[in-house]
Amino acid sequence: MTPVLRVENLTRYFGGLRAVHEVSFDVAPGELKALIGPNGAGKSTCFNMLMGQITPSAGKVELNGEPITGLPPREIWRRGVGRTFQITGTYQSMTVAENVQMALISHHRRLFSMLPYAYRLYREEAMALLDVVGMAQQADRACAILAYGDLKRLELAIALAHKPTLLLMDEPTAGMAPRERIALMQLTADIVKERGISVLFTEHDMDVVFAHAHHIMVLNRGELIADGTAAEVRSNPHVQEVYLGGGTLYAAEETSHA
Ligand SMILES: Nc1ncnc2c1ncn2[C@@H]1O[C@H](COP(=O)(O)OP(=O)(O)OP(=O)(O)O)[C@@H](O)[C@H]1O
Repeated sequence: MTPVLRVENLTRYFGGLRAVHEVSFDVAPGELKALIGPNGAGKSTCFNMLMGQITPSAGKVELNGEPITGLPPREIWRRGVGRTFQITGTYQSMTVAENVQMALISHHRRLFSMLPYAYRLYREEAMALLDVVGMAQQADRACAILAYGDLKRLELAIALAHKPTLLLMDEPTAGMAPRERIALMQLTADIVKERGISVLFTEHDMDVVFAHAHHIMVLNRGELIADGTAAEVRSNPHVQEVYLGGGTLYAAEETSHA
């Protein structure tokens, strides 16, 4: 089966610094895959290359068998790669539903000259997406007054409006309370299962990673040192060595439901 995402020898230098070095991996259809690693390991640089924000120094990226290396972000997005950010990017002055409607307008490539009518467009589709993320009851609330966890769920609905085949989530649970984190990732896992989309996410919270990811990749100093199931990654001596200082991987082992 053709992978949704194939990354081959992806490399990025910043001057003399080797931020990402010959990283290769696949993401399969319907897979929820985590990319973890200590601070400065190269996770964001990797993500930014996949999304077209940073041009690779070398290597290639394929989406559903088609090369996308070096394409601009808008083109990569158009081909079906969605992204959620560490800091949410909603329009604060609009309501929850209007934010999703705007995303749908953009997805359907309606012109912004339609804007006076925008508040009526795609309302039903927006409500269906809000239902998926459990936000339908809050559809007419202003985004400015939403709790942080609700904003993250709205952001997920906005990303889904584009019907991505691959969703890149950059630290989706950053800034959330532990219970909210597990709930958001459970929601993501359910969406992956029901919609068959693939998700690649970076995350510092090992409980979240080990509870939900189908496969886990570990980056260290720009190099991929592991790519496997939770059990394989936990028992990898190189990974244990990297995480020994913080001990986070061991804490996760005790609490994980994987
Ligand atoms: N634009 C840039 N210019 C120079 N160096 C950079 C740039 N972006 C990242 N780096 C360096 O590349 C390395 C990898 O950084 P990156 O942000 O990708 O790591 P990360 O794994 O995402 O870290 P964190 O978990 O702290 O977000 C670091 O040494 C960082 O300082």
